Amino acid sequence: MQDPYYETAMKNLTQYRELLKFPTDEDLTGAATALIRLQDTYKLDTASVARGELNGIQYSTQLSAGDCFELGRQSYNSYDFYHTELWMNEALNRHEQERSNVTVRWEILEYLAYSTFMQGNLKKALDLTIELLSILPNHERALGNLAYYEAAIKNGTTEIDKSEQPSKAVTAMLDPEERERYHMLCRNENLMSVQINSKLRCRYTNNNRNPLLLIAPLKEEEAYFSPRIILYRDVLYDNEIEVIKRMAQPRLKRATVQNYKTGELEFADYRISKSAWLKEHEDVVVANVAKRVEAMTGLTTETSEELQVVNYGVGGHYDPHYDFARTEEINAFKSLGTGNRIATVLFYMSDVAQGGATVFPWLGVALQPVKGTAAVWFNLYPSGNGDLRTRHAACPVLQGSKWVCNKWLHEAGQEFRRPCDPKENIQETTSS
Ligand SMILES: O=C(O)CCC(=O)C(=O)O
Ligand SMILES: [Fe+2]
Repeated sequence: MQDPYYETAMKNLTQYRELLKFPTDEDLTGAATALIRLQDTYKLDTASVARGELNGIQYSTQLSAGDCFELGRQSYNSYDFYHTELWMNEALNRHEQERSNVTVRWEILEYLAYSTFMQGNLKKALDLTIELLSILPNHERALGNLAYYEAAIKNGTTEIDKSEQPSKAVTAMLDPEERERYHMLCRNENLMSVQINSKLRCRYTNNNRNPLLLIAPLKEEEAYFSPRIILYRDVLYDNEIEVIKRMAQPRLKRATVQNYKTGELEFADYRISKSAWLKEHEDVVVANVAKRVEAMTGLTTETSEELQVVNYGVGGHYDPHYDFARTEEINAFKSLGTGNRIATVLFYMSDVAQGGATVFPWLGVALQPVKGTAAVWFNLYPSGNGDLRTRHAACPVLQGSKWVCNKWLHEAGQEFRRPCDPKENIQETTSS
């Protein structure tokens, strides 16, 4: 902390004590969870991450044996024995190479033996325990475990009773197929059929001679047909982005989600970002964004929500979700009195060095953030029912920072702009 390199950080801590606090336990747990999320999503190999290498790109920071141990310990505390084993193994490797150590070998061995056992590898758990006892011959728990493992091997019990394990972390609760598709798309692995992909087109359009677009037509690019997902290129200027970010920055707060059973707003592991809301009357830029949204969609923004600005740091993400409220949701958008979220307009306000795509797991669509581009789609069928195909997610940011802003348009006021059609009535069926 005395090093001149940390001068600014130290000033922040001492001058803004009310605003900035020292990291808490929750920050540590959150950082560990984020790293493991990145490791899983992008299939990062443990040794490479520890070396500071992300998907082939070498960064300047490395993890110490102590860091790896901490990641293992955090995984252990959330009953995630798979990652405990990976990180304790790495801690052990690094421990051997480091000259000074804050962790002790026997402690790593203890976690490693137990997590190996919990995953059903009794023989390896036994070997590790024997090694632990060669360092600390009187370690009571290890002695007990040794006897237990030996007996289990003798009886031929190789499978441990997994029913005793408490339920896994939140991400593991996602539907496994959806999770797999989501992660594949984040890794840029192609899931779209050639038949669809080869038919996607781009064009200039002035959306039926909209006066705003006569001189400067939109650059429209199809990303999917059914449901229709459109990208509009270069629809936010760099100077507008600067204004929006500058206005939002001091108001950014940790994003919340609405609990669909209670209707309460709360923090959730499945959405990690910071967000702020901007009103149109606050700045002409915000008002112009709304006008441009009207030009792009042909809908009114009279009934829309304010402009939401969102920033994702490294590891920030949003698991698969719908933007519309499902029929069983309590209180959803009730106070607004403008009906459900008929359409989403999502503006990218930054490129992202690695990660951070917006993906539609069931469509096989991945949208890479490009500064100045907007993505547009309808969340509801003309019948007013939610279109389940629009389920989408924001992939974790692997490197850099991601900025987006979005406008959520509501049903009220669109009656003549997008007339209802009760015949196009596809029922919602999910309850998750
Ligand atoms: O940030 C993204 O790419 C998507 C964000 C999103 O889906 C949302 O905020 O509802
Ligand atoms: Fe969304």
